[in-house]
Amino acid sequence: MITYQIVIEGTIISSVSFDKADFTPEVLICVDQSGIIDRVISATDSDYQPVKQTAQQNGSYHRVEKGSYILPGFTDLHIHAPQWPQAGLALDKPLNEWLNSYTFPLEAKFKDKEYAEKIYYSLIKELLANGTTTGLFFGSIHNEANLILAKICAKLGQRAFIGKVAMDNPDQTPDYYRDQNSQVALKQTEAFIQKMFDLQKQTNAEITPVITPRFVPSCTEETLQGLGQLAKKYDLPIQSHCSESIWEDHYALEHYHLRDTEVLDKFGLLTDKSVMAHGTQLSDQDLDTFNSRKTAIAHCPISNIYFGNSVMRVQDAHQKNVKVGLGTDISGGFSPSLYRNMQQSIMSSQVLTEQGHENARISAANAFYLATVGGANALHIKSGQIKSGFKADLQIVQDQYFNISSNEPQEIFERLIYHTNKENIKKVYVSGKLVHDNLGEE
Ligand SMILES: Nc1nc2[nH]cnc2c(=O)[nH]1
Repeated sequence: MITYQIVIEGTIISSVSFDKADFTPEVLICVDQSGIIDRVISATDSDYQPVKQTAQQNGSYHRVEKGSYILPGFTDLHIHAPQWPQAGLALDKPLNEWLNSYTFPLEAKFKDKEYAEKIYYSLIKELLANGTTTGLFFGSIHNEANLILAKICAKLGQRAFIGKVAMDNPDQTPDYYRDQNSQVALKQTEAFIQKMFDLQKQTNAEITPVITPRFVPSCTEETLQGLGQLAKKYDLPIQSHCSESIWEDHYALEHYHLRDTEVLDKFGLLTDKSVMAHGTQLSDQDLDTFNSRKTAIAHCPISNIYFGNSVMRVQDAHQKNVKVGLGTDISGGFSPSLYRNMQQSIMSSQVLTEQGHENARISAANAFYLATVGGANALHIKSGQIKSGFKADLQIVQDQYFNISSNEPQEIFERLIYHTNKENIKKVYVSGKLVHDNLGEE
Protein backbone atom coordinates (compact mmCIF):
# COMPACT_ATOMS: atom_id res chain seq x y z
CA MET A 1 0.00 0.00 0.00
CA ILE A 2 1.25 3.56 -0.84
CA THR A 3 2.53 5.62 2.09
CA TYR A 4 0.69 8.90 1.89
CA GLN A 5 2.01 12.26 3.07
CA ILE A 6 -1.33 12.92 4.70
CA VAL A 7 -4.76 11.29 4.84
CA ILE A 8 -7.61 13.58 5.88
CA GLU A 9 -11.01 12.22 6.88
CA GLY A 10 -14.02 14.49 6.74
CA THR A 11 -16.74 16.08 4.59
CA ILE A 12 -15.82 17.86 1.36
CA ILE A 13 -17.43 20.90 -0.22
CA SER A 14 -16.10 21.51 -3.74
CA SER A 15 -17.42 23.03 -7.00
CA VAL A 16 -18.51 20.63 -9.70
CA SER A 17 -19.62 23.36 -12.11
CA PHE A 18 -20.18 27.12 -12.22
CA ASP A 19 -23.66 26.61 -10.74
CA LYS A 20 -23.09 23.79 -8.31
CA ALA A 21 -20.99 23.02 -5.27
CA ASP A 22 -21.10 19.39 -4.13
CA PHE A 23 -21.25 18.24 -0.55
CA THR A 24 -19.63 14.81 -0.07
CA PRO A 25 -19.85 13.41 3.45
CA GLU A 26 -17.17 11.29 5.08
CA VAL A 27 -14.37 10.63 2.65
CA LEU A 28 -10.64 9.98 2.95
CA ILE A 29 -8.48 12.43 0.99
CA CYS A 30 -5.17 10.68 0.29
CA VAL A 31 -2.32 13.03 -0.58
CA ASP A 32 0.85 11.59 -2.10
CA GLN A 33 4.41 12.64 -1.26
CA SER A 34 4.44 15.27 -4.03
CA GLY A 35 1.36 17.03 -2.63
CA ILE A 36 -1.12 15.72 -5.20
CA ILE A 37 -4.45 14.15 -4.24
CA ASP A 38 -4.00 10.52 -5.22
CA ARG A 39 -7.46 9.27 -4.25
CA VAL A 40 -10.65 10.45 -2.62
CA ILE A 41 -12.08 7.30 -1.05
CA SER A 42 -15.76 7.19 -0.13
CA ALA A 43 -17.02 5.46 3.01
CA THR A 44 -18.63 2.65 0.98
CA ASP A 45 -15.35 1.73 -0.73
CA SER A 46 -13.75 -1.49 0.53
CA ASP A 47 -10.38 0.30 0.80
CA TYR A 48 -11.71 2.86 3.27
CA GLN A 49 -10.92 1.03 6.50
CA PRO A 50 -7.54 -0.47 5.47
CA VAL A 51 -6.25 2.90 4.16
CA LYS A 52 -7.50 4.65 7.30
CA GLN A 53 -5.87 2.09 9.59
CA THR A 54 -2.53 2.29 7.80
CA ALA A 55 -2.60 6.09 8.01
CA GLN A 56 -3.43 5.93 11.72
CA GLN A 57 -0.51 3.57 12.29
CA ASN A 58 2.04 5.67 10.43
CA GLY A 59 0.89 9.03 11.81
CA SER A 60 -0.38 10.56 8.56
CA TYR A 61 -4.07 10.45 9.55
CA HIS A 62 -6.05 13.61 10.38
CA ARG A 63 -9.70 13.75 11.30
CA VAL A 64 -11.82 16.84 10.64
CA GLU A 65 -14.25 17.37 13.50
CA LYS A 66 -18.05 17.39 13.14
CA GLY A 67 -19.21 20.87 12.14
CA SER A 68 -16.03 21.56 10.15
CA TYR A 69 -15.58 21.00 6.41
CA ILE A 70 -12.80 20.53 3.87
CA LEU A 71 -12.86 23.15 1.11
CA PRO A 72 -10.38 23.86 -1.67
CA GLY A 73 -7.93 26.68 -1.02
CA PHE A 74 -8.61 29.97 -2.79
CA THR A 75 -6.74 31.67 -5.62
CA ASP A 76 -6.54 35.45 -5.29
CA LEU A 77 -6.00 36.82 -8.80
CA HIS A 78 -5.15 40.41 -7.92
CA ILE A 79 -3.04 41.64 -5.01
CA HIS A 80 -0.79 44.70 -4.87
CA ALA A 81 1.61 43.40 -2.23
CA PRO A 82 3.23 46.77 -1.33
CA GLN A 83 -0.18 48.33 -0.71
CA TRP A 84 -0.91 46.11 2.31
CA PRO A 85 -0.08 48.84 4.89
CA GLN A 86 -2.81 51.08 3.47
CA ALA A 87 -5.63 48.52 3.17
CA GLY A 88 -8.81 50.44 3.98
CA LEU A 89 -7.24 53.90 3.80
CA ALA A 90 -8.17 56.81 1.53
CA LEU A 91 -10.82 54.83 -0.34
CA ASP A 92 -12.97 57.93 -0.60
CA LYS A 93 -10.56 59.40 -3.19
CA PRO A 94 -10.84 58.88 -6.96
CA LEU A 95 -8.35 56.40 -8.49
CA ASN A 96 -6.00 58.98 -9.98
CA GLU A 97 -5.70 60.99 -6.79
CA TRP A 98 -5.38 57.82 -4.70
CA LEU A 99 -2.53 56.63 -6.91
CA ASN A 100 -0.64 59.91 -6.90
CA SER A 101 -1.19 61.02 -3.30
CA TYR A 102 -1.16 57.72 -1.43
CA THR A 103 -0.18 54.69 -3.44
CA PHE A 104 2.91 55.79 -5.36
CA PRO A 105 4.53 57.33 -2.22
CA LEU A 106 3.83 54.08 -0.33
CA GLU A 107 5.15 51.79 -3.08
CA ALA A 108 8.29 53.94 -3.35
CA LYS A 109 9.13 52.94 0.24
CA PHE A 110 9.86 49.39 -0.93
CA LYS A 111 13.32 50.51 -1.92
CA ASP A 112 13.97 49.79 1.74
CA LYS A 113 14.53 46.04 2.06
CA GLU A 114 13.85 45.86 5.78
CA TYR A 115 10.51 47.55 5.30
CA ALA A 116 9.68 45.16 2.45
CA GLU A 117 10.55 42.16 4.60
CA LYS A 118 8.28 43.31 7.45
CA ILE A 119 5.27 44.15 5.27
CA TYR A 120 5.49 41.12 2.99
CA TYR A 121 5.81 38.69 5.86
CA SER A 122 2.69 40.16 7.46
CA LEU A 123 0.75 40.04 4.17
CA ILE A 124 1.54 36.40 3.31
CA LYS A 125 0.72 35.24 6.83
CA GLU A 126 -2.62 37.05 6.60
CA LEU A 127 -3.52 35.67 3.17
CA LEU A 128 -2.78 32.10 4.26
CA ALA A 129 -4.84 32.58 7.42
CA ASN A 130 -7.74 33.62 5.16
CA GLY A 131 -7.59 30.42 3.11
CA THR A 132 -5.73 31.82 0.09
CA THR A 133 -3.34 29.16 -1.15
CA THR A 134 -2.30 30.85 -4.43
CA GLY A 135 -1.69 34.54 -5.02
CA LEU A 136 -1.11 36.58 -8.16
CA PHE A 137 0.89 39.61 -7.01
CA PHE A 138 1.96 42.96 -8.33
CA GLY A 139 5.21 43.83 -6.54
CA SER A 140 6.77 47.28 -6.85
CA ILE A 141 9.35 48.57 -9.34
CA HIS A 142 12.15 47.30 -7.03
CA ASN A 143 13.59 43.89 -7.84
CA GLU A 144 15.21 43.39 -4.45
CA ALA A 145 11.88 43.85 -2.66
CA ASN A 146 10.11 41.67 -5.22
CA LEU A 147 12.58 38.87 -4.56
CA ILE A 148 12.05 39.27 -0.83
CA LEU A 149 8.34 38.71 -1.48
CA ALA A 150 9.14 35.56 -3.50
CA LYS A 151 11.43 34.23 -0.75
CA ILE A 152 8.77 34.81 1.91
CA CYS A 153 6.17 32.97 -0.20
CA ALA A 154 8.65 30.11 -0.65
CA LYS A 155 9.36 30.01 3.08
CA LEU A 156 5.76 30.24 4.26
CA GLY A 157 4.54 27.87 1.54
CA GLN A 158 2.18 30.03 -0.49
CA ARG A 159 2.10 29.36 -4.24
CA ALA A 160 2.92 32.72 -5.81
CA PHE A 161 2.91 34.42 -9.19
CA ILE A 162 4.83 37.68 -8.85
CA GLY A 163 5.51 40.58 -11.19
CA LYS A 164 8.00 43.41 -11.15
CA VAL A 165 5.79 46.39 -11.92
CA ALA A 166 6.80 48.18 -15.11
CA MET A 167 5.86 51.87 -15.29
CA ASP A 168 7.92 54.37 -17.25
CA ASN A 169 5.54 56.97 -18.66
CA PRO A 170 6.78 60.33 -17.33
CA ASP A 171 3.38 61.94 -18.00
CA GLN A 172 1.55 59.58 -15.67
CA THR A 173 4.09 58.55 -13.02
CA PRO A 174 6.14 60.63 -10.55
CA ASP A 175 9.92 61.18 -10.78
CA TYR A 176 10.51 59.43 -7.47
CA TYR A 177 8.66 56.24 -8.49
CA ARG A 178 9.22 55.29 -12.11
CA ASP A 179 11.43 53.12 -14.31
CA GLN A 180 13.80 55.71 -15.77
CA ASN A 181 12.99 54.71 -19.34
CA SER A 182 11.78 51.81 -21.43
CA GLN A 183 15.19 50.08 -21.53
CA VAL A 184 15.35 50.11 -17.73
CA ALA A 185 11.79 48.78 -17.41
CA LEU A 186 12.54 45.90 -19.78
CA LYS A 187 16.02 45.14 -18.47
CA GLN A 188 14.79 45.06 -14.88
CA THR A 189 11.86 42.84 -15.87
CA GLU A 190 14.19 40.37 -17.58
CA ALA A 191 16.61 40.45 -14.63
CA PHE A 192 13.69 39.66 -12.29
CA ILE A 193 12.62 36.73 -14.46
CA GLN A 194 16.16 35.26 -14.29
CA LYS A 195 16.37 35.71 -10.51
CA MET A 196 12.99 34.02 -10.08
CA PHE A 197 14.13 31.07 -12.19
CA ASP A 198 17.26 30.78 -10.00
CA LEU A 199 15.16 30.91 -6.85
CA GLN A 200 12.81 28.26 -8.22
CA LYS A 201 15.80 25.98 -8.77
CA GLN A 202 17.28 26.64 -5.33
CA THR A 203 14.08 26.22 -3.33
CA ASN A 204 11.81 24.05 -5.48
CA ALA A 205 9.07 26.47 -4.42
CA GLU A 206 5.99 27.07 -6.58
CA ILE A 207 6.90 30.63 -7.59
CA THR A 208 6.49 32.05 -11.10
CA PRO A 209 7.53 35.42 -12.56
CA VAL A 210 4.79 37.44 -14.26
CA ILE A 211 5.07 40.16 -16.91
CA THR A 212 3.46 43.21 -15.30
CA PRO A 213 2.78 46.46 -17.14
CA ARG A 214 1.00 48.48 -14.42
CA PHE A 215 -1.70 49.65 -16.84
CA VAL A 216 -1.79 51.32 -20.22
CA PRO A 217 -1.51 54.92 -18.89
CA SER A 218 1.62 54.14 -16.79
CA CYS A 219 3.63 52.69 -19.66
CA THR A 220 5.19 54.01 -22.84
CA GLU A 221 4.44 52.29 -26.11
CA GLU A 222 7.99 50.82 -26.25
CA THR A 223 7.53 49.25 -22.83
CA LEU A 224 4.15 47.71 -23.68
CA GLN A 225 5.65 46.32 -26.89
CA GLY A 226 8.80 45.02 -25.18
CA LEU A 227 6.83 43.37 -22.38
CA GLY A 228 4.62 41.59 -24.92
CA GLN A 229 7.82 40.25 -26.52
CA LEU A 230 9.30 39.15 -23.17
CA ALA A 231 6.10 37.29 -22.31
CA LYS A 232 6.40 35.42 -25.60
CA LYS A 233 10.14 34.76 -25.27
CA TYR A 234 9.77 33.17 -21.81
CA ASP A 235 6.18 31.89 -22.23
CA LEU A 236 5.12 33.66 -19.04
CA PRO A 237 1.86 34.81 -17.49
CA ILE A 238 0.92 38.48 -17.89
CA GLN A 239 -1.06 40.70 -15.54
CA SER A 240 -2.31 44.26 -15.80
CA HIS A 241 -5.46 46.34 -15.32
CA CYS A 242 -8.01 46.64 -18.10
CA SER A 243 -11.04 48.94 -18.36
CA GLU A 244 -11.19 49.41 -14.61
CA SER A 245 -12.88 52.78 -14.93
CA ILE A 246 -14.24 55.25 -17.45
CA TRP A 247 -11.12 57.35 -16.88
CA GLU A 248 -8.86 54.44 -17.93
CA ASP A 249 -11.01 53.74 -21.00
CA HIS A 250 -10.86 57.40 -22.03
CA TYR A 251 -7.09 57.43 -21.70
CA ALA A 252 -6.77 54.60 -24.23
CA LEU A 253 -9.23 56.24 -26.62
CA GLU A 254 -7.49 59.61 -26.42
CA HIS A 255 -3.92 58.37 -26.73
CA TYR A 256 -4.27 55.36 -29.02
CA HIS A 257 -7.72 55.88 -30.60
CA LEU A 258 -8.41 52.35 -29.45
CA ARG A 259 -10.23 50.68 -26.59
CA ASP A 260 -8.12 49.60 -23.60
CA THR A 261 -8.58 45.95 -24.63
CA GLU A 262 -7.39 46.74 -28.16
CA VAL A 263 -4.26 48.51 -26.93
CA LEU A 264 -3.27 45.54 -24.74
CA ASP A 265 -4.05 43.16 -27.59
CA LYS A 266 -2.04 45.17 -30.11
CA PHE A 267 1.07 44.71 -27.96
CA GLY A 268 0.59 40.95 -27.49
CA LEU A 269 -0.49 41.33 -23.87
CA LEU A 270 -3.73 39.37 -24.13
CA THR A 271 -2.81 35.70 -24.19
CA ASP A 272 -4.19 32.53 -22.64
CA LYS A 273 -1.84 33.23 -19.73
CA SER A 274 -3.03 36.80 -19.14
CA VAL A 275 -5.09 37.91 -16.18
CA MET A 276 -6.57 41.38 -16.48
CA ALA A 277 -7.94 43.04 -13.38
CA HIS A 278 -11.38 44.65 -13.08
CA GLY A 279 -12.94 44.95 -16.55
CA THR A 280 -15.96 46.86 -15.28
CA GLN A 281 -16.18 48.80 -18.56
CA LEU A 282 -15.60 45.91 -20.96
CA SER A 283 -17.97 46.01 -23.94
CA ASP A 284 -19.49 42.90 -25.52
CA GLN A 285 -16.85 43.17 -28.23
CA ASP A 286 -14.08 43.38 -25.61
CA LEU A 287 -15.47 40.24 -23.97
CA ASP A 288 -15.36 38.50 -27.36
CA THR A 289 -11.70 39.47 -27.65
CA PHE A 290 -11.03 38.10 -24.16
CA ASN A 291 -12.75 34.89 -25.18
CA SER A 292 -10.80 34.50 -28.40
CA ARG A 293 -7.47 35.19 -26.66
CA LYS A 294 -8.47 32.95 -23.69
CA THR A 295 -7.54 35.82 -21.38
CA ALA A 296 -8.95 35.79 -17.84
CA ILE A 297 -10.55 38.54 -15.79
CA ALA A 298 -9.71 39.12 -12.12
CA HIS A 299 -13.04 40.31 -10.74
CA CYS A 300 -12.40 42.57 -7.73
CA PRO A 301 -15.89 43.44 -6.48
CA ILE A 302 -14.96 45.46 -3.38
CA SER A 303 -12.40 47.59 -5.20
CA ASN A 304 -14.79 48.14 -8.12
CA ILE A 305 -17.24 49.93 -5.88
CA TYR A 306 -14.53 52.44 -4.94
CA PHE A 307 -12.45 52.89 -8.09
CA GLY A 308 -14.46 51.37 -10.92
CA ASN A 309 -17.66 53.04 -9.71
CA SER A 310 -19.26 50.09 -11.40
CA VAL A 311 -19.86 46.33 -11.44
CA MET A 312 -18.17 43.77 -13.70
CA ARG A 313 -20.69 41.62 -15.65
CA VAL A 314 -19.74 38.17 -14.37
CA GLN A 315 -22.71 36.36 -15.92
CA ASP A 316 -22.18 37.96 -19.34
CA ALA A 317 -18.48 37.05 -19.24
CA HIS A 318 -19.36 33.49 -18.22
CA GLN A 319 -21.96 33.20 -21.02
CA LYS A 320 -19.25 34.26 -23.46
CA ASN A 321 -16.86 31.62 -22.10
CA VAL A 322 -14.46 34.17 -20.66
CA LYS A 323 -12.43 32.86 -17.71
CA VAL A 324 -13.19 34.77 -14.49
CA GLY A 325 -11.70 34.49 -11.00
CA LEU A 326 -11.75 36.71 -7.91
CA GLY A 327 -9.25 39.23 -6.61
CA THR A 328 -9.05 41.21 -3.38
CA ASP A 329 -7.13 44.03 -5.10
CA ILE A 330 -5.34 44.87 -1.88
CA SER A 331 -5.56 47.82 -1.35
CA GLY A 332 -8.16 49.16 -3.79
CA GLY A 333 -10.16 46.56 -1.86
CA PHE A 334 -9.76 46.76 1.90
CA SER A 335 -10.12 43.07 2.77
CA PRO A 336 -7.54 40.29 2.35
CA SER A 337 -10.39 37.74 2.51
CA LEU A 338 -11.87 36.12 -0.58
CA TYR A 339 -14.89 35.23 1.58
CA ARG A 340 -15.54 38.96 1.95
CA ASN A 341 -15.07 39.34 -1.81
CA MET A 342 -17.41 36.45 -2.61
CA GLN A 343 -20.09 38.15 -0.51
CA GLN A 344 -19.53 41.45 -2.33
CA SER A 345 -19.59 39.79 -5.75
CA ILE A 346 -23.04 38.41 -5.00
CA MET A 347 -24.32 41.71 -3.60
CA SER A 348 -22.89 43.80 -6.44
CA SER A 349 -24.34 41.53 -9.12
CA GLN A 350 -27.83 42.31 -7.86
CA VAL A 351 -27.30 45.99 -8.54
CA LEU A 352 -26.82 45.16 -12.22
CA THR A 353 -30.30 43.65 -12.42
CA GLU A 354 -31.69 47.15 -11.85
CA GLN A 355 -29.61 48.47 -14.73
CA GLY A 356 -31.06 46.43 -17.55
CA HIS A 357 -29.04 43.23 -17.00
CA GLU A 358 -31.84 40.87 -16.05
CA ASN A 359 -29.78 37.74 -15.63
CA ALA A 360 -26.83 39.34 -13.89
CA ARG A 361 -27.35 37.86 -10.44
CA ILE A 362 -24.78 35.45 -9.20
CA SER A 363 -25.30 32.86 -6.48
CA ALA A 364 -23.11 31.68 -3.61
CA ALA A 365 -22.19 28.64 -5.75
CA ASN A 366 -21.10 30.93 -8.60
CA ALA A 367 -18.96 33.07 -6.29
CA PHE A 368 -17.35 29.97 -4.74
CA TYR A 369 -16.53 28.68 -8.23
CA LEU A 370 -14.79 31.97 -9.06
CA ALA A 371 -12.69 31.91 -5.88
CA THR A 372 -11.61 28.30 -6.42
CA VAL A 373 -11.91 26.84 -9.94
CA GLY A 374 -12.05 30.19 -11.77
CA GLY A 375 -8.82 31.47 -10.26
CA ALA A 376 -7.01 28.16 -10.73
CA ASN A 377 -8.07 27.92 -14.39
CA ALA A 378 -6.87 31.47 -15.04
CA LEU A 379 -3.38 30.49 -13.86
CA HIS A 380 -3.43 26.99 -15.40
CA ILE A 381 -2.94 25.24 -12.08
CA LYS A 382 -4.63 21.99 -11.11
CA SER A 383 -6.11 23.39 -7.93
CA GLY A 384 -9.50 24.62 -6.72
CA GLN A 385 -11.23 21.22 -6.65
CA ILE A 386 -10.82 18.27 -4.33
CA LYS A 387 -10.33 15.31 -6.61
CA SER A 388 -7.74 12.86 -7.78
CA GLY A 389 -4.88 14.44 -9.74
CA PHE A 390 -5.35 17.89 -8.21
CA LYS A 391 -2.98 19.69 -5.86
CA ALA A 392 -3.91 19.24 -2.23
CA ASP A 393 -4.68 22.94 -1.65
CA LEU A 394 -7.17 22.73 1.19
CA GLN A 395 -8.75 24.71 4.00
CA ILE A 396 -10.50 23.23 7.01
CA VAL A 397 -13.37 25.54 7.88
CA GLN A 398 -15.60 25.49 10.94
CA ASP A 399 -19.30 26.32 10.64
CA GLN A 400 -19.64 28.55 13.67
CA TYR A 401 -23.44 28.17 13.76
CA PHE A 402 -23.51 24.38 13.44
CA ASN A 403 -25.06 23.90 16.88
CA ILE A 404 -27.86 26.42 16.51
CA SER A 405 -28.97 26.06 12.89
CA SER A 406 -30.46 23.59 10.51
CA ASN A 407 -27.81 21.47 8.84
CA GLU A 408 -28.96 20.72 5.31
CA PRO A 409 -25.93 20.73 2.95
CA GLN A 410 -27.10 23.81 0.99
CA GLU A 411 -27.63 25.73 4.23
CA ILE A 412 -24.24 24.78 5.60
CA PHE A 413 -22.66 25.86 2.32
CA GLU A 414 -24.34 29.26 2.25
CA ARG A 415 -23.55 29.86 5.92
CA LEU A 416 -19.88 29.13 5.25
CA ILE A 417 -19.80 31.60 2.35
CA TYR A 418 -21.48 34.36 4.35
CA HIS A 419 -20.08 33.86 7.86
CA THR A 420 -16.55 32.48 7.63
CA ASN A 421 -13.97 34.68 9.35
CA LYS A 422 -10.32 33.89 9.58
CA GLU A 423 -10.90 32.58 13.14
CA ASN A 424 -13.07 29.81 11.61
CA ILE A 425 -10.34 28.72 9.18
CA LYS A 426 -8.64 26.06 11.25
CA LYS A 427 -5.99 24.66 8.95
CA VAL A 428 -4.69 25.50 5.50
CA TYR A 429 -2.62 23.23 3.24
CA VAL A 430 -0.75 24.05 0.05
CA SER A 431 0.27 20.99 -2.00
CA GLY A 432 -0.38 18.85 1.08
CA LYS A 433 1.87 20.93 3.33
CA LEU A 434 0.37 22.54 6.43
CA VAL A 435 0.92 26.29 6.02
CA HIS A 436 -1.49 27.68 8.58
CA ASP A 437 -2.65 26.14 11.84
CA ASN A 438 -5.12 28.16 13.85
CA LEU A 439 -4.35 26.66 17.23
CA GLY A 440 -6.33 29.36 19.03
CA GLU A 441 -9.64 27.55 19.15
CA GLU A 442 -8.88 23.87 18.59
N1 LIG B 1 -7.11 49.48 -8.30
C1 LIG B 1 -5.96 49.87 -8.83
N2 LIG B 1 -5.96 50.32 -10.09
C2 LIG B 1 -4.78 50.69 -10.62
N3 LIG B 1 -4.51 51.15 -11.85
C3 LIG B 1 -3.16 51.37 -11.87
N4 LIG B 1 -2.60 51.06 -10.70
C4 LIG B 1 -3.58 50.64 -9.90
C5 LIG B 1 -3.60 50.18 -8.56
O1 LIG B 1 -2.60 50.12 -7.86
N5 LIG B 1 -4.83 49.82 -8.09
